[in-house]
Amino acid sequence: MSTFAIQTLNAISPVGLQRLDRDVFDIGTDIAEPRALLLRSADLHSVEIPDSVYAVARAGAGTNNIPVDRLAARGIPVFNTPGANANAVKELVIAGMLLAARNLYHAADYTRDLVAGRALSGKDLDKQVEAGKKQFAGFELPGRTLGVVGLGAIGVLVANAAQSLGLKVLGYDPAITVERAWQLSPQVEQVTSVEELFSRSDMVTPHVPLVEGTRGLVDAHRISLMPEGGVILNFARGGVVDEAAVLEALDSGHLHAYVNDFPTEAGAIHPKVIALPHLGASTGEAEDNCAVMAVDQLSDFLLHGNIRNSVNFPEVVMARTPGTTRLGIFNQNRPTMIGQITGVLGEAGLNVAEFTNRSRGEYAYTLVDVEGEVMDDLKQSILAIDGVVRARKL
Ligand SMILES: NC(=O)C1=CN([C@@H]2O[C@H](COP(=O)(O)OP(=O)(O)OC[C@H]3O[C@@H](n4cnc5c(N)ncnc54)[C@H](O)[C@@H]3O)[C@@H](O)[C@H]2O)C=CC1
Ligand SMILES: O=C(O)CCC(=O)C(=O)O
Repeated sequence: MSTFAIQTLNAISPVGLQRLDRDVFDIGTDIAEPRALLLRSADLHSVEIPDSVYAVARAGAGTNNIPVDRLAARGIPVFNTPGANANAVKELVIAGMLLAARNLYHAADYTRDLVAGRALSGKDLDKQVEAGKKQFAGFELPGRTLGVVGLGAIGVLVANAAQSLGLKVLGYDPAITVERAWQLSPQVEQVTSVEELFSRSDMVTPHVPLVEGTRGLVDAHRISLMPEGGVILNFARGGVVDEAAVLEALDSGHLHAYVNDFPTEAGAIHPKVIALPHLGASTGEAEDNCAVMAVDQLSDFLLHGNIRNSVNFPEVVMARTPGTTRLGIFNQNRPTMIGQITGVLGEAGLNVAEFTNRSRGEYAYTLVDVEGEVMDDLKQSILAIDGVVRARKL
C-alpha cells in the first residue's frame, strides 16, 4: 500500500492525528511533496499549493482562509468539519452576552485596579467596592431581544440557548436547511429581512461564513435601525462587521458594546469593545471533535476516494466492490463527460462494477469500480478527455 504524507499547518489535536495508521500515513509540519494539507486558521491564499496535493482539510468550520474555488478548478477537494466546534462557539456567545449586559470586563478591571493600582485593602477596599459598583450596573437578559443572522450549526445552538435564558429570539436565514429548521426551537421567530431583525433586536449576533455576500453585513445603516444601547456580537469573522461603523456607534452612545473574536488595532483598545483572541473553537472538546472529523474525512478520501463534507465538491460516498480497482475522476460539469469516461473504460475492455457521478456547480466527481487489470496508461487516457481535471487510481 502506498504511503500518504500529510502536512499539518497548525496544531491539530493528537486525538485526531492518532487515528491515522502510521504504516500508511506520514504526518509532519515540513513535508516537501505532501499528499494533503491539514490546517486550522493558516492562510493559504498566498501559498503555492503543490501539484502533489490531493486534498485540503480544515479542522474547523470557516474556509475563508483557503482558496476554495481555485482548488476546485484543480480537482482538489477542501473539507471542513461542520458542527464539530459549534457548541464551543455557542458557549462563548452566551458568555459574550453576559459580559456585555453586566459590564463584567470593566468591572473586573476596576476591582483589580483598586488593589494593584491603588493598594486598597481591608475596610478601605470594601468601602470603595460598594461605592464604585453603581457605575457597572447592567441589564438582565429575559425580555430583551436577540437577533441571530445565519441559522446553521452555530446559529441554531445560540438561538435555542438564548431562548432558554428567557430572551425573545429572532432568526434570519433564507437558506436554512431542513435539518437545522427541525433543530430550531419553535419559539424562535423567523423574520424575512435583515433590516427587520436589526430594527427589533437589542443584541445582534451573525453566524454566517465570510463570503462576498456577507462582507460588511453589519453596517452603519443596519446598526442605526437598532434600539439605543444595543450590543453587537461577532464570533463569525472580522469582515462580516463594518468595524468603523460599530466604533462610531459606540462613540455616539447608540451602541452599548461590541464583543468580538477578531481583534483589530482600533477595536482592541476601544473602551466599549471586548476583543477576544479568536477563542471561539478553543476548547479541548472542540479541538478534538474537529481533528477527528477532519482526519476521518481526509483518510477516507485518500484511501477510498470518498468525499464527505467538502465545500467545493459534492458528497460522493460508495462502498468498495471487492476484487475491483477504483478510479476517482474530477471533471468539469458539462454534457457528455460521463459518456466519454465510460467510453474510455469500454475501449480498454474494462467492465464497470459500480459507478457514481455527482455534480456541484461547475464541477463533478465520479467514482468507478472496474473489474480486471487496470493499466497505468488508462489514467492518461482519462486525463486526455477534455474537461477532466484530475484522476486517481485507488
Ligand atoms: N470564532 C470562531 O472560532 C469560529 C467561527 N466560526 C465562523 O462561524 C461561521 C458559521 O459557522 P457554522 O454555523 O458552523 O456554519 P454553517 O454553514 O452551519 O451555517 C452558516 C449559515 O449561514 C447562513 N447564511 C449564509 N449567508 C447568509 C446571509 N447572507 N444571511 C443569512 N444567513 C446566511 C447559511 O444558510 C447557513 O445556514 C463559519 O463560517 C466561521 O466563519 C465557526 C467556528 C468557530
Ligand atoms: O481553529 C480555530 O481555533 C478557529 C475555528 C474557526 O474559526 C472555525 O472553525 O471557523
